[in-house]
Amino acid sequence: MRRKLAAGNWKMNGLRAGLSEMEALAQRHPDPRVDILLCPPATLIAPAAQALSGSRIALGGQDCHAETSGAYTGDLSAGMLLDAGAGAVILGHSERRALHRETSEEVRVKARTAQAAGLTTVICLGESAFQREATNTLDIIGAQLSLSVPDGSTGVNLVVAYEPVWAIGSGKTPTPGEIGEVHTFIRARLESRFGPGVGRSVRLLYGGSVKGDNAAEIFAIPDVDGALVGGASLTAADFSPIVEALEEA
Ligand SMILES: O=C(CO)COP(=O)(O)O
Repeated sequence: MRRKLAAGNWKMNGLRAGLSEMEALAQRHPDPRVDILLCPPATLIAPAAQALSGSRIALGGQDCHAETSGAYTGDLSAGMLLDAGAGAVILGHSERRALHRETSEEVRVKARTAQAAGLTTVICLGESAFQREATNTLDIIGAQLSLSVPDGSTGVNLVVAYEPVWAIGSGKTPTPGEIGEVHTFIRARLESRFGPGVGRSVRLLYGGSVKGDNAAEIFAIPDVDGALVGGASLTAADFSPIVEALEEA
């Protein structure tokens, strides 16, 4: 059985004052029936690890470098994230693919390094609005998946997040049928590449405008094991109902 996962991506939001939202979330969910992962800006990982010690909330980064150390001004290594208290890292988010021109090949090299360091990699895939209209979405997702996910991935070190670019921060979501089609496709591809055991153990998250009021419908879709949530993960009041919907799914 895959353990469900509610993950929050704070993106470039959050100062130390935001730690109180994390603490409030931990108080609301002292013994959650699902995994909870918060990925704040890197500056907050170490203080969050301290603030959340003893809680069941795990922490993650939002990116890391493909190399383990060296002359890469401004970058962070997987080992640094781990050292600060992270157990996971988001890689290949569409904002990094678009704004930092990250390719799937680069994502795969980063993921290999992060997995070797002991981090769980949350690898993001998703088609743009243009791609959905102009081409076959499954071809786009299939190519991103095979190029971004490294060999040696397992249900422990890999989580895949399907985030249609046009659904991020837009208030628009695909239909349950559209989400289900992509998740079922990703599951089948993982099973054929890694074998049914590993393929069935990897958790698949949906991301893009997940809120408290649409979470239950999304979590009822087969092969949706949780969500990667942006805006609605920033406060305990918004994120907690999503965690509860997942616990009840
Ligand atoms: O990009 C996302 C999570 O990584 C989704 O963001 P929103 O939930 O704000 O649409």
